[in-house]
Amino acid sequence: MGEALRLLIENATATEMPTEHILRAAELIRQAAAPLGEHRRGRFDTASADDLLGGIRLYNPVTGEGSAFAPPVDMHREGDLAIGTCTLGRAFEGPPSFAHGGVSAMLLDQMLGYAVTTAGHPGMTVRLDTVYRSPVPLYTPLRMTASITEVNGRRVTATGAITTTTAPTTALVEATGLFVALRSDQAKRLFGPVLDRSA
Ligand SMILES: CCCCCCCCCCCC(=O)SCCNC(=O)CCNC(=O)[C@H](O)C(C)(C)COP(=O)(O)OP(=O)(O)OC[C@H]1O[C@@H](n2cnc3c(N)ncnc32)[C@H](O)[C@@H]1OP(=O)(O)O
Repeated sequence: MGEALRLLIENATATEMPTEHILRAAELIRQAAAPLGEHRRGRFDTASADDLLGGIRLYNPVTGEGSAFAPPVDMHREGDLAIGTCTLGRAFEGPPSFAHGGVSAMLLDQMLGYAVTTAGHPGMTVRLDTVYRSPVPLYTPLRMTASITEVNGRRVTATGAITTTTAPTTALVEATGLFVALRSDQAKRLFGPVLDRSA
């Protein structure tokens, strides 16, 4: 379903069809959406397809295969380096034919988060500094990298970059992120209801 939804968003964003076709499509989309909404999970319920502790989040807005608007980014580790790949479609456009800057920050937040989490230092982003060196092109295979640069108690710093796959040494956007490991009282305060319900 995620793939179908992403095709829908891409075509709906890029379409130049006449108004009557768009109105007809809107009606069909409403008809398709209605039965899905008959049984929904609440705010604190994790998706039945998810495995929180195993890191599986089907609807994550960056990596989720089931997400309507995740590119989705495919992530893996090679030694100390986290690597991600994706191609951004029309829905991610900011400046004409290039990605929105907030999208680049979102991709890098997730990349850095993946790098620290898979290195055994899970935490939440408390700071993300982005440097935009060149616009990120749409419809172009992208490569992202991230790695930890410092572990200081509960604070972990990571850096990363977005490049194209054809020019992997030319950073288009760079980011440095600070992640903080939650104390148990913080984890309970923020995620208690979710953990209780998924236990
Ligand atoms: C396979 C699966 C992959 C899975 C991959 C998953 C990737 C997920 C990536 C997405 C990540 C996100 O987007 S997370 C969502 C965005 N982030 C958030 O919503 C976080 C919002 N912030 C907070 O809720 C809070 O800041 C907390 C709970 C995180 C921390 O509480 P706090 O009161 O601020 O900090 P506290 O625990 O006292 O402090 C811890 C230490 O960090 C320092 N510190 C805290 N904030 C900052 C800051 N902005 N800049 C500098 N330093 C800071 C403190 O000074 C302290 O230093 P010292 O005294 O120890 O020296």
